[in-house]
Amino acid sequence: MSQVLAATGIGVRFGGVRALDGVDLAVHGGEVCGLIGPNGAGKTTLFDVVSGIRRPDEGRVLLDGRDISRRSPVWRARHGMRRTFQRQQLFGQLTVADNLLVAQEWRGGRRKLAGRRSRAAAVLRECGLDALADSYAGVLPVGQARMAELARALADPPRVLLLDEPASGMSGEERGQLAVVVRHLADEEGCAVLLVEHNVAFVMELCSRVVVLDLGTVLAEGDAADVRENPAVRDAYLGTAAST
Ligand SMILES: Nc1ncnc2c1ncn2[C@@H]1O[C@H](COP(=O)(O)OP(=O)(O)OP(=O)(O)O)[C@@H](O)[C@H]1O
Repeated sequence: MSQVLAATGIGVRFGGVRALDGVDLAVHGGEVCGLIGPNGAGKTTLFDVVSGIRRPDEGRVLLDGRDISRRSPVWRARHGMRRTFQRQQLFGQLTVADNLLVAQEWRGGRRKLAGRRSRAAAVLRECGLDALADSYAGVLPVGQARMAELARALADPPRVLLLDEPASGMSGEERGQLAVVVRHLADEEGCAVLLVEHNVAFVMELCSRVVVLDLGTVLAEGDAADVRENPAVRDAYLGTAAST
């Protein structure tokens, strides 16, 4: 597996708060990497840096070994980086299918519209949303809305996928489907997936590697079993979160 995404020496300050301090992170193609840690650990800030929404005070972001630190979020998206947000960001007044078409719109060309429609239909099927293609996204219950956001992120095939609490508000069945879609994306399409999630059991089940952030630094990193047994991780986080 080759390294697709890397962040090195990332530092972000908000006034006197050091939200991230010397954070290194790498995600390989075909890997689902979990990013966990207590509230305020810096997970969303790291997503903001990687996706280009926030310029770090220190450090670099690399895509396929190329420094993209000064590239815009749009440039990163057009080079295969996709992101979902903790707070849902669907276009509520569009149908679910149109949300997926919007994500492919930049490729342009009316003659290619049929191809974009059929890609959207295939992704909706894979995500179990085909029956909802013509529903307005704004009326979906939270679990289906989260799945629709994932579908939109996949509408134009990603090389790097950043998922911010994708399972939050999902039923057990929806979480199962989410896991199948994400695993398939990594295993079959070689996508590098980085996933922030407070549901630790879900992370441990799905992720081949887990990185633990605490107070803006990497506290631990390893496979699920190593991380679960790490005393520092248990003290800082798992003691309170393991049952969620
Ligand atoms: N825009 C901001 N202005 C000031 N401080 C901020 C800002 N965004 C984040 N912070 C601070 O930076 C630190 C990291 O926050 P961040 O949201 O990245 O953590 P998180 O791990 O994603 O937390 P959560 O699990 O609650 O989403 C926190 O101390 C937070 O209060």
